[in-house]
This record gives sequence, structure tokens and C-alpha cells, in this order.
Amino acid sequence: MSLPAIATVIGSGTMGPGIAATLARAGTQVRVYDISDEALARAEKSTAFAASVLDQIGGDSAPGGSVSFSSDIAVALDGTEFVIEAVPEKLELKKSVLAQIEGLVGADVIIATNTSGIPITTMGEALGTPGRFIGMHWSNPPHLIPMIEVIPGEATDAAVTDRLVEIVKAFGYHPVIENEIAGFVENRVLYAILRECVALVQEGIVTQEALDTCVKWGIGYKLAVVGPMRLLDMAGLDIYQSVSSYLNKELDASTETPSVITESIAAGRLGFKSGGGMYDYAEGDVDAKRADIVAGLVAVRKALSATTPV
Ligand SMILES: NC(=O)C1=CN([C@@H]2O[C@H](COP(=O)(O)OP(=O)(O)OC[C@H]3O[C@@H](n4cnc5c(N)ncnc54)[C@H](O)[C@@H]3O)[C@@H](O)[C@H]2O)C=CC1
Ligand SMILES: Cc1ncc(C(=O)O)c(C(=O)O)c1O
Repeated sequence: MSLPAIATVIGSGTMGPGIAATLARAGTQVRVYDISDEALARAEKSTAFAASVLDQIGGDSAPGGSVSFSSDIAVALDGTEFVIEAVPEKLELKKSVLAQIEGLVGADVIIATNTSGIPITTMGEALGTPGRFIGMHWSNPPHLIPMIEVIPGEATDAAVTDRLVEIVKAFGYHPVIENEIAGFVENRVLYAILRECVALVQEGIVTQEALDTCVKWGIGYKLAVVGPMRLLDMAGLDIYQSVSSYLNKELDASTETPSVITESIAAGRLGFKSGGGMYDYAEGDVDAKRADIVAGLVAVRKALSATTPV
């Protein structure tokens, strides 16, 4: 199982730095490109931080890995073997960036996208050679969540899917191969949970603190150890039938973003990035909460590594 010697990450916002640090630790020379010099400067710091978190997890660090940063896309793509696009989730922007990448790389270079759920076949229409194009959906924070959804589009060559699975395994992550569907699998499940959670808080059934306690210690902790399909076996399929027969029709089925979210956004409250969102954060609280989350994810990942994968 071999990794590409040289890989390029296009877009260095929330996701790019952790992706770069993960590949570099496995021995790849990673080039990071962004249209914004400011983003590149921030990315240098967050890549170094991600690398320090990977040190805390431990495990092998292969020789030869490195991360370099460039504001020249031709430099970042020169000689690359594998490209991961991680620019904002806007179809037309992604299409134009993909076309730009295709014009600068060799014919055998795989181009992957970290889209959260835009259909791969639709994005691939931007390319003259869509056979080389594939979905590679990392989960945030990408240097800590060791699972990647691999989503071939209708035009993706089977050999490209096979190669991506090999690459993901080579840096020690779990590849999950899926058929194409909007949102892919992870975000369909996550957004089903989030829709119900937000509705329960918005309707005043539960406070957000109590909801977070319930999901973290009740569902989250359990599902980290037992996947949902295994949980059905653990609970009993007859129980699922009994409960789902009266509960499923009661669950939130709204198709619009709930007003508690849209009103917060209108008030400039976006979450950690704006210093307030669902919760309020005083000076220093965001950094403390981020550190707490990283420490928790590192500890849980170490513990889960000792359990069976499924
Ligand atoms: N934030 C998250 O939790 C996750 C995001 N994703 C997906 O990953 C992709 C990137 O997301 P984020 O890192 O959150 O976005 P972001 O907005 O934090 O970063 C995107 C970066 O792309 C740069 N950029 C914009 N136009 C560009 C261009 N033409 N060429 C090169 N760089 C350009 C921006 O300057 C910015 O630094 C999106 O498709 C998103 O849906 C996937 C998994 C999780
Ligand atoms: C709330 C939310 N939305 C999208 C994503 C994604 O995968 O794109 C994530 C994530 O954690 O990765 C997320 O938390």
C-alpha cells in the first residue's frame, strides 16, 4: 500500500491544514494552495497545531513527509500525484477550481473533492476527464476523525476508487465506500440527528444544555462504541418495531432550516468563529472549549483503537 509521494491540497481554511498534516505524517510531501495569503498564513499555524495533536495520538510517523504553502497554484500542482480540493461549498466555484486544476496536472493524477455532499457526478461535469474525479469526504477535525467517505460518481473509473481506498488505508484511516447520494451517508445521518435536536430545543421540550448532556452521554458515547446497525441487535429488532411504529411519525420532518438558526446567523452569531452561537463565549472560552474537544477526541480515539472496527 503506497501513498502518493507528492499531494496537493487546494483551499486551506477549516479543513485543509488538518488534511495536509495527516498526509505529511504518513510520509507524503504536501503542497497547500489558497487564493488568500491571509488564509495561508493562518494555515501554517493550524497545520503545525494539527501535527502536534497527531504527536499526542502517537503511532508511526513516516520519514519524508512535509507541508509547504504557496499562493501560486501552478507551483502547488507541479509534479503532484494526487489533488484534494477543499474550497468553499459552492458548486460554481468548485467547478471552476476543478477545471483550473485539470489544466495544470498530468493525465493520470487523481482529483478528489472534500465536498460535504454535492453530487460528484454534477461536479465532475466541469472536467474533460471525469474518470479521474472522486469524492473524498473527511470529517472535521480531519486529523482526528479516522474515517473517510469514498464516493465515486457515475463517470469515476473503478481503478480510481480502488486507488483512493488504498491511499486512505495507507495513512491508517477507515475508508467507507458509498454509492452517490446527496449529503452522502455521514451528513445524512448527522443532519437527521441535528434536525431533531434543534427542533426539540426550539420547541422548548428541553434546554440546549440538557440536550447536549443527553446526546453526549446517552447516544454519542454508546454510538462511538456500537454502530447503529449493531445497536439494533443489542436492543432487539422487536423493540425497534414497537417504538418506531408510534415514534417515527412524530419526528421532525421540516425541510427548511429552523428559525433559531437563521435568526442567530442574522444576528452575526455563527458559533466559535464569531465568538457566540448556540452558546455565549467570554474572552478565552472558545480556545478553552476547542482544547477540551481536542483532548477528548484524542483520548476517545486512543480508547476506541483498542476495540473492534465495527
Ligand atoms: N468545515 C467542515 O466541518 C467541513 C467542511 N467540508 C467541506 O470541505 C470544503 C472546505 O470547507 P472549509 O475548509 O470548512 O471551508 P473554509 O471556508 O474554511 O476554507 C476554504 C478555503 O478555500 C479558499 N479558497 C476560496 N476560493 C479559492 C480558490 N479559487 N482557490 C483556492 N482556494 C480558495 C478560501 O480562501 C479558504 O481559505 C467544503 O466543500 C466543505 O463543505 C467537509 C467536511 C467538514
Ligand atoms: C455540522 C456539520 N456539517 C457538515 C459537516 C461535514 O462533514 O461537512 C460536519 C463535520 O463535522 O464534518 C459538521 O459537523
